[in-house]
Amino acid sequence: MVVAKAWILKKHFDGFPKTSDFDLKKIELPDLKDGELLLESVFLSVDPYMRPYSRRYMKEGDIMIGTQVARIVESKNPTFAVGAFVVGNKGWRTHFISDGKDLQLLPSNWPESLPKSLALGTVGMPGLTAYFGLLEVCKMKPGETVLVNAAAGAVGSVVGQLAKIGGCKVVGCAGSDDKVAYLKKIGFDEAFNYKTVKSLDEALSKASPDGYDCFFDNVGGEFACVAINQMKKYGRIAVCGAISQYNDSVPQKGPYLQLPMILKELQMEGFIVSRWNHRREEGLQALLKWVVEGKVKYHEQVTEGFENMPVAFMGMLKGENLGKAVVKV
Ligand SMILES: NC(=O)C1=CN([C@@H]2O[C@H](COP(=O)(O)OP(=O)(O)OC[C@H]3O[C@@H](n4cnc5c(N)ncnc54)[C@H](OP(=O)(O)O)[C@@H]3O)[C@@H](O)[C@H]2O)C=CC1
Ligand SMILES: CCCCCC(=O)/C=C/[C@H]1[C@H](O)CC(=O)[C@@H]1CCCCCCC(=O)O
Repeated sequence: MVVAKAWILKKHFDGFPKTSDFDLKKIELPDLKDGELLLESVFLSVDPYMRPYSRRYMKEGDIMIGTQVARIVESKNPTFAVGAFVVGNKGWRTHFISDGKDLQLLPSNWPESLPKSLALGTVGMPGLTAYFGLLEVCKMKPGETVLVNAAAGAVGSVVGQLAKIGGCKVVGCAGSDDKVAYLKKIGFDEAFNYKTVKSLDEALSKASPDGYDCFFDNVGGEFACVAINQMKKYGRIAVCGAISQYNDSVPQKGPYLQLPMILKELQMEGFIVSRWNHRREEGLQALLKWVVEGKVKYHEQVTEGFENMPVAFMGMLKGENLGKAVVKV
């Protein structure tokens, strides 16, 4: 019999998550029925959305939500071979049983040399978020200037590189000098540390004196308010995330943005990447091709050990990750 380990949300997060909010449990898995598969998680993703979504969609005692790259270890389903790798959405657990309907096989042309963990990052949901957010929400055009925050993270690092591929000038900001150096290395035209600049307003106008056509916002809050005042006329703002607000117990207040929105005739659109699930294959193939060609670089922050899932999650929320934060079981 297989005994799975799983991380439980013991107590709803109040402010920044704490170790005591999580509990590690063991679950005995039954024998497989016909049509079923047994899978073991190989890499698990820790993502910002887990913080706000836990409050909305989970109750205390539930297994933490999340995705994994998993290997099929036993199969009573002729469609799925033992040894194949899939992306699952089964939460923070080491093993699980599935009938295969909710699993996504890795693209069949995935090169052997490419880490399979990228299916949780650059060639997975965060990469698709960058791809569709830039193409469909920002509607970037060659020659435009694109601003992205949390730029050294899973989504932001792909946003900047796709915008360069699309012929744009790219400005990014991140929370450490090492991250800023990384942004320059992967081709950002301008990058700064938002934690150490004297004035965010001045740093943004120095990086692009003419303002910004597109703003891919991963952070929200005060940063977004300052940046929106530096948009060009008819600029587009893709509201992807608001990580500066996810741990707030008390909602932040204004400043309010109606005046720049009206006077500059801006478009601001929130989105969830699953809107383009019908184009998932197109997005994954484009990202995979750019990665294989070396046009999109990646970095992963790999935490070893399933027992360190909460540590990796809290570390990512604190900004300890460069690129995509994943846990290797
Ligand atoms: N709409 C959608 O469908 C999706 C939205 N998202 C959103 O995209 C954003 C980025 O996600 P992802 O790339 O996975 O995560 P990242 O890999 O970028 O990790 C999170 C990063 O956020 C930054 N951060 C944390 N707190 C703050 C803060 N108070 N102010 C500014 N930056 C902060 C940290 O970087 P630093 O050191 O620079 O501060 C940290 O490394 C999130 O807001 C997420 O919710 C992600 C996927 C899909
Ligand atoms: C207020 C929180 C904004 C979070 C933005 C974000 O990070 C979104 C991430 C999605 C990503 O595509 C993978 C997911 O599973 C996240 C969305 C979860 C969707 C639950 C939707 C439930 C519903 O439609 O009601």
